[in-house]
Amino acid sequence: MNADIRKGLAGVVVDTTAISEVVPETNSLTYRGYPVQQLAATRSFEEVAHLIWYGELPDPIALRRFTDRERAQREVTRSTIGVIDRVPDNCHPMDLLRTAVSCLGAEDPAEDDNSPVANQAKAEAMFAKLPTVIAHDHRRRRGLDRIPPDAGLGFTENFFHMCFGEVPEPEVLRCFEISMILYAEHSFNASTFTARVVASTLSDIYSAVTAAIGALKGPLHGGANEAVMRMMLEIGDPALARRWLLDRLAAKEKVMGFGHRVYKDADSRVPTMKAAFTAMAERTGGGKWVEMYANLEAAMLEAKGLHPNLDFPAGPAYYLMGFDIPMFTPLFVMSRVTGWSAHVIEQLAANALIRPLSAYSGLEQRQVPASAPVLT
Ligand SMILES: CC(=O)SCCNC(=O)CCNC(=O)[C@H](O)C(C)(C)COP(=O)(O)OP(=O)(O)OC[C@H]1O[C@@H](n2cnc3c(N)ncnc32)[C@H](O)[C@@H]1OP(=O)(O)O
Ligand SMILES: O=C([O-])CC(=O)C(=O)O
Repeated sequence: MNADIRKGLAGVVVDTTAISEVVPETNSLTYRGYPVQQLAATRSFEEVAHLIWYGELPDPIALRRFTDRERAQREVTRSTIGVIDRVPDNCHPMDLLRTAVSCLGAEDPAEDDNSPVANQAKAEAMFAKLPTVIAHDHRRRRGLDRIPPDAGLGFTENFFHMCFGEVPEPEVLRCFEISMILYAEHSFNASTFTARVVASTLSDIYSAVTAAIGALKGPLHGGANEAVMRMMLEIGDPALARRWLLDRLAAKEKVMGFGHRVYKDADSRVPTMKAAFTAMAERTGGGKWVEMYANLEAAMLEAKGLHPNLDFPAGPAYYLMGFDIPMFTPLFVMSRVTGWSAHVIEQLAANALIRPLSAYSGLEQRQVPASAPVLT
């Protein structure tokens, strides 16, 4: 093996980005220069999406235009609904979402137009339509009729309306909105890098997002928010959390929702998400999950010095909001599609085909035998 190899590209800087900065030494994350905690405390998800794509927070006129465009594009075609309805409802919702984004691409006559303006329009369209797809899938799996989007409601309110037929209380809405803001962008994480690799071949933005969805599905990345809630339900009683965790560590198993490739002290987003989850849990009778969270967090810190990542508070928060566990990673997609598409546009603005080298570790070169076996 070549000594220069960095497995998993750990610690390797592969390009520049002006979209976000993760600084583990100061435990900070900024989008276009703004600390994410300040954005989560004061801004809507639509404003943050505008910031990620266009580099600035919108003024009131720009925001109105942006939200008008979002509201006008929420509906998906009958053909996409038809495809969704034909996908088996026992598959993972991320499989369906991947398929739905492929459909959006196949239906777009400008699919192969990679100009920044065209890709920006496609990014806005995906941002508007993915909640409609996810809500439809959520309801069909429960055997319920589809609720079409309501252009009179904001992004978050409309999503709850399409899923549950009602808009929840403000703490719940705010907690959801904070999760969307915190999940939106995180530099060269695995799914974003995947999107950039696809974009670097000059393929289309829908292909890049489809591939990114595949990368996010895995439990070492976005799929961890589902695994966290399954773990908490399996433990059941907060008093058993410490023993359960120590047993898993003794068995050399990974405990989902802990650790991070870049942050080694703590994930900069967790305190904000934990506070929103705790506030919502107090209002919705979810105190048991707050206690479970605290016991697991303390046990992991003591045993391995590992901190929770964003998926740890997001999992139980989505559970308390009433979403089924397999829908948690699609909720992450609803947010991260902003970051992915911004990175596709950035990659294309100064493109270089992403094609690293490998060190060969197979058999020495040899000769093909002179005579092939005769098939009988
Ligand atoms: C939004 C997001 O995508 S955040 C990430 C979500 N993913 C998860 O929560 C999955 C669980 N966590 C993990 O698997 C890891 O922490 C990762 C993959 C996120 C990052 O890890 P890496 O930087 O690749 O480190 P790696 O997996 O090599 O772990 C380093 C050491 O910490 C241990 N470790 C890291 N995370 C965990 C964990 N969650 N549980 C138990 N041990 C862990 C490893 O076993 C390893 O220990 P060792 O040196 O004794 O063998
Ligand atoms: O940055 C990473 O490796 C994973 C992560 O936290 C994210 O994508 O939000």
